[in-house]
Amino acid sequence: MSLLTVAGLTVRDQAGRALVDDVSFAVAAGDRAGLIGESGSGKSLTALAVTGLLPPGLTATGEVRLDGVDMIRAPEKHRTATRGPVAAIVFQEPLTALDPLMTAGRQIAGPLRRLHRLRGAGLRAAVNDALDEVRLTDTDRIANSYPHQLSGGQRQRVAIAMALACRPRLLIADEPTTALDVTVQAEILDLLDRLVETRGTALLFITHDLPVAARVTRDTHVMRNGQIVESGPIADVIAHPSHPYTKTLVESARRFDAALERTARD
Ligand SMILES: Nc1ncnc2c1ncn2[C@@H]1O[C@H](COP(=O)(O)OP(=O)(O)OP(=O)(O)O)[C@@H](O)[C@H]1O
Repeated sequence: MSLLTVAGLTVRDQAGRALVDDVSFAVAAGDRAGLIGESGSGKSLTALAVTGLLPPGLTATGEVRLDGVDMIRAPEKHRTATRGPVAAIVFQEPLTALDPLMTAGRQIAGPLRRLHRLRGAGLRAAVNDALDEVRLTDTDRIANSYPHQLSGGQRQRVAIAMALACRPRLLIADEPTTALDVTVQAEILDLLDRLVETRGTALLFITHDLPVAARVTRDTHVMRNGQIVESGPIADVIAHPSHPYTKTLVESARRFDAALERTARD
């Protein structure tokens, strides 16, 4: 059984409009899958439905099984008990996940206290380890800083440290580098890549950017207007895109590459 199975997932708004429409995919333990699509294609709502965190007013039907638990129909208590230890989310804007009134150290300590029941010196050591792992070396200063005192890249590293501190089996990364400048983007992608690889954490990576998906995922699902229009190993999808939308994604990535090469030659 896969760690995550999504079958016929449909998310509707109050008017009954399908925002996510009959979506099916699976992520096995240690696997890396991507959801690629333009803005508004339903990627984020799919991620929220997977973790049972849809905003009020939206309803999900179909099947979402996370570590065997029915994330649509199980009581909230069961869904919460599954979400914490099994799946964690990193969002595009780290400030979404971080509390502006709490230091970075206290925020990372939160899930470690709740889920691993750590206290005192053990908790402090675990927070330092978590910061070290995301390559935030000035750990004391960072731990005592409020989110607004950190750079965008540092904030995203803190959000990743918080998400990974309790060793979830699945990390959902929703456009985790889109809000960062290009050099920081590359560092954060490398960091995510290394962390999920060394720990065997499964990854569901959400992006509108095909080259970024190619860098960190193995299987990909292309979304358009709430539906998955094409799925397969990312290398195959890039080499032989079958849906017209995927073809435009691949062509625009190639045009961008060619333009870069021309500029480098000139
Ligand atoms: N709370 C909500 N209530 C009603 N409609 C919503 C809500 N959240 C999202 N939508 C709509 O659902 C559709 C899918 O949104 P979603 O956020 O999943 O897209 P996305 O692919 O993640 O795009 P982006 O990359 O811009 O976040 C969009 O048309 C959006 O306007």
